[in-house]
Amino acid sequence: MTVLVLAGTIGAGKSSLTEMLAEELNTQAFYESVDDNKVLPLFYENPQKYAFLLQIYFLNKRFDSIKKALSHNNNVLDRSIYEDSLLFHLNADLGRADETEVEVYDDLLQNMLEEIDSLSFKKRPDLLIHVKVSFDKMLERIQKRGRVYEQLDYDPSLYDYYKELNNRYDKWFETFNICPKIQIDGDRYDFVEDPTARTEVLRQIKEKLKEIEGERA
Ligand SMILES: Nc1ncnc2c1ncn2[C@@H]1O[C@H](COP(=O)(O)OP(=O)(O)OP(=O)(O)O)[C@@H](O)[C@H]1O
Repeated sequence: MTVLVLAGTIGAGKSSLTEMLAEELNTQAFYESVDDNKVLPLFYENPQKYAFLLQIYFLNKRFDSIKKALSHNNNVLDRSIYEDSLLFHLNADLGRADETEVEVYDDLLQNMLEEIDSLSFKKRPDLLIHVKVSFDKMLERIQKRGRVYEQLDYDPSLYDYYKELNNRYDKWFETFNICPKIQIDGDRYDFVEDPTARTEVLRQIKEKLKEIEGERA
């Protein structure tokens, strides 16, 4: 019985790896549908106005999914509550949220994390999997996937946003200490296109899970 959570920048391949892991480990995939997200296109159109609303939207969804995931105890999440704060703080640093909004958000998140920690079932995921990709790879994937509002020709200032977002992930991963973690090299292993890479990535994750199990025993 395992709960895995994926992490990583936009276009890193989290959703694809979620699907692969669910199939490989015979567990359930929990996706956050981007197409049903009404706030996301508004945010890309006017980040200044919608950054806070978008975070509240995500926070609410992630809280719901992590609670369901931990009580269900056999699943993979394509992104989790542990990661959104990185994106919000970046947006705040870019002037898209003010100090009070940041304070309210941080407090609410803290409150939710404490709530999760006091659950009667599993309190934390078994493993966080960070798919790390270079900035160039990130841009390539965003372009290839082609969501209109994520494209640089839709808004050229996204270049700096994406660059800074990708930069901040290393430090975020280093300091993440909620549960065991592993980093996957998404540049080296193109697990979507290359079956050999896929096998290798799944092997690395299964090995890590075994190691964690061994430490617990
Ligand atoms: N907390 C957040 N703040 C701002 N934007 C966010 C946040 N979380 C997700 N997004 C946006 O939602 C969209 C979907 O993000 P996400 O990275 O979860 O999926 P994805 O891009 O399909 O990733 P992958 O290709 O790795 O599956 C992206 O445009 C991303 O910028």
